[in-house]
Amino acid sequence: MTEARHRKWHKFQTKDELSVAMAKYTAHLSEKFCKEKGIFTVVLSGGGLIDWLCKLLEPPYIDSIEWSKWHVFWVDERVCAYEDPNSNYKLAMDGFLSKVGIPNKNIYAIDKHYAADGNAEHCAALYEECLRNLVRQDIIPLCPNGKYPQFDLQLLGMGPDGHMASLFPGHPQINVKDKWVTHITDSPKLPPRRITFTLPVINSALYNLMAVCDDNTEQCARSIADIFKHNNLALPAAHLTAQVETMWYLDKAAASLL
Ligand SMILES: O=C(O)[C@H](O)[C@@H](O)[C@H](O)[C@H](O)COP(=O)(O)O
Repeated sequence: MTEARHRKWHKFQTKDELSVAMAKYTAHLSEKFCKEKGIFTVVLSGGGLIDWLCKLLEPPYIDSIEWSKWHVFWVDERVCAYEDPNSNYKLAMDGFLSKVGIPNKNIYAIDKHYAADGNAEHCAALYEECLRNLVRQDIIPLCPNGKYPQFDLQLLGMGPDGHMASLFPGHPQINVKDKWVTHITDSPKLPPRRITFTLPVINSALYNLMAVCDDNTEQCARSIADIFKHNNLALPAAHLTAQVETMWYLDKAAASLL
């Protein structure tokens, strides 16, 4: 195992270029892991990510990726009905997953009923149970310290306040180590009820790719500068690392203060 503590980053002139690079990165790792172990575990987040992933729906990727070997998870999820426009599952299904040949049984959404009831605590506990079952079935390995599941690739986004997944600045979830999945009921980004992987799980992934586009405000650019120049650990995204590679893809605006 290589421990890559360093952040690597690339700046892209346009969101389109960032999307193309993200598709290449994902397709390359898909090929590598499908060849090496016959499956590829991919963890998605919400936000702009699904849009940026859409290059994978175009040639050459759409036909060359071994979609049937993908297993898909969410690093965080809003606790609401599947049909709710806030649902990360719905966002990914509508925009991406329904258009590729990933078997339904390999798409691991939060529990439908507790989600519709808004029961974040139960959703988190059941999602952790789901991951533990997949570890028992050898679909997800444990990382070498034996404590946390190890995913192949996580695709993450950062909010303007420096949050990643549903780990928000000034909230206690960032410190949780005794769980794989935890919950929040007062998220500053709406909707308020969410589940999220804990930081040690996020950092146990082999590859973490964080994509940040600063559409409307300079706040993301300021957070990026705070993380890259000052390693301000008050911002959850400053804690991001991975077992092999931690890659940040930034658009021109997000990288403007570096
Ligand atoms: O469910 C969520 O809200 C997300 O998973 C969240 O962590 C997101 O990734 C960031 O807020 C970035 O979102 P944008 O890409 O929309 O800026």
